[in-house]
Amino acid sequence: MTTDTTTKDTAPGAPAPGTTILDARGVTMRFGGLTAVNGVDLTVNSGEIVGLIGPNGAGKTTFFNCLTGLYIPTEGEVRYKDRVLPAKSFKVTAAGIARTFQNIRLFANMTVLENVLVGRHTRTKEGFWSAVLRGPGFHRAEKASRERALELLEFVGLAAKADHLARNLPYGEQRKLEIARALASEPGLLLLDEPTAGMNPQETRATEELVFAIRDKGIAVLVIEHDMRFIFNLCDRVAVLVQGEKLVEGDSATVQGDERVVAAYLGEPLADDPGAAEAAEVEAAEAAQAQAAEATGAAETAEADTTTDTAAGKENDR
Ligand SMILES: Nc1ncnc2c1ncn2[C@@H]1O[C@H](COP(=O)(O)OP(=O)(O)OP(=O)(O)O)[C@@H](O)[C@H]1O
Repeated sequence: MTTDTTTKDTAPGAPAPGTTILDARGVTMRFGGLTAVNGVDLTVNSGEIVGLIGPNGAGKTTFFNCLTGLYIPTEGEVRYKDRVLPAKSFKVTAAGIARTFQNIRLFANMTVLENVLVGRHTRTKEGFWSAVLRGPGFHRAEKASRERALELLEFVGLAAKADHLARNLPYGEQRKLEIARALASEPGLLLLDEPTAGMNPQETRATEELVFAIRDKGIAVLVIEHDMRFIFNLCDRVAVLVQGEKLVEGDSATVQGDERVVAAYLGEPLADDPGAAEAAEVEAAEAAQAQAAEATGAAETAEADTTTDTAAGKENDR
């Protein structure tokens, strides 16, 4: 990973570290009667790695989809570098946000290099006629794209496999290729949806290093992951979603030490959970039932004991 991955953000005029680049406010996404994301605020600053964690179905991917133009939030607003994001995913990519997907979405029958070249199309200025006429401008642009794609493959450690078909790569390398393709659009913010899913510990460790290297190139990262060790090693800040709402946000130590987060992951009832009152009622009813059953059981046992004693007594009497 030695190749320079100069991006827009490393160029002069890039936001100073610590400047807010992503500002999501009150993002709500409803599907019919289901509120998958409810009034979530989240910022990502330049130079940061931010984690988004939460149990299955908490709304993490839906939130990502709201940030990348795949969904138009029912309520709320998302700004990137002070501009409201357009509601089309290719325009969001052009604005500077790139992403990978939980389920790898590569072009399986294209080569590794071709997959990265596809990711560069939002940065290629050559238009339709240039492509049809294949003039010198087109060839220059094509050469530059190819060089940049090879740089990115070098950066993620896949240069030697540039001519392999994507479908022939092992799983961990397919995930790296997805990252290279996302980087090809020269983003200022990279969203990673479960980048280590299905990886062994060694591959996970390598991915951690890769994400640090991406951040060091001036690209902010927002990452969803279920591997807590990965998240807490990596992130400057972590936000926890539970049932579509942001429960806690803070540095790794704060989040790890928060008993509501522990409870959310251990499946214990949450103190401020909207369903906690109902859960407490059910628990109380169950406890009362158990008490009643115990009392009945005790009475029956006592009766049985008396009967036995009596019988035994009778026996003794004999
Ligand atoms: N397109 C959709 N239509 C209807 N419901 C949806 C849609 N997408 C997501 N949901 C629902 O929204 C809720 C949140 O799902 P989401 O995939 O965002 O959760 P998640 O936190 O990413 O979960 P996981 O960790 O399992 O990937 C779930 O109840 C899910 O079934």
